[in-house]
Amino acid sequence: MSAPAVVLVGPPGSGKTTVGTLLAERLGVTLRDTDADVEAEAGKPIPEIFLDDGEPAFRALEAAAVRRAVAEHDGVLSLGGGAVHDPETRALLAGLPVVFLDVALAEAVRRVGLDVPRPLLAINPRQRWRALMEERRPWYTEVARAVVETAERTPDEVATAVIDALEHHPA
Ligand SMILES: Nc1ncnc2c1ncn2[C@@H]1O[C@H](COP(=O)(O)OP(=O)(O)OP(=O)(O)O)[C@@H](O)[C@H]1O
Ligand SMILES: O=C(O)C1=C[C@@H](O)[C@@H](O)[C@H](O)C1
Ligand SMILES: [Mg+2]
Repeated sequence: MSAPAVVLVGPPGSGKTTVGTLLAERLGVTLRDTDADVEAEAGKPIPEIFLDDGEPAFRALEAAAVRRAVAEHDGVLSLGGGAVHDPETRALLAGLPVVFLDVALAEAVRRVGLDVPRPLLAINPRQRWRALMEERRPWYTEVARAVVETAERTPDEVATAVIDALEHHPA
């Protein structure tokens, strides 16, 4: 059975997709992003899934996408920011090379303000992001083998730090 080489978790704006792309290039593997899998499965972008079907429907698609990706993918796997809400997903991640990309509030809000629409941050992004992080930090920490701080690093430097962190925290 295959298993992902690296699994990236962290809040919106922590750089999972950006760093995942760089890591996959460096390791000579492919990147799989569960957000993209969910969009492919639903046949529409994430903001439309939230709008048409609601967050619980999105979370159910996401949990199924994570299960499939963990079973099938042996490259870099980037999870949607809220995937750790699901207890079964957290249990599934135990023992995998999971890295939590951490980022401070001000930097995350600066980054996501420049980027694709994120339905959970559409209104009052600072307050929403802070509340998300308060709830999720224990889950990100619980599932992670290593934590990498990203606020003061370029995406390339984060990719190097992820590889170093996993070398220092082998299974
Ligand atoms: N280390 C970094 N330094 C500066 N900008 C960064 C860094 N990492 C990512 N970014 C920028 O921040 C934005 C968000 O990054 P990205 O989409 O990779 O985050 P994400 O964790 O995948 O978010 P989401 O959970 O919403 O999918 C992008 O514009 C990206 O270029
Ligand atoms: O933090 C979250 O809950 C989300 C993050 C994104 O990756 C997407 O999965 C979606 O926008 C929800
Ligand atoms: Mg992403």
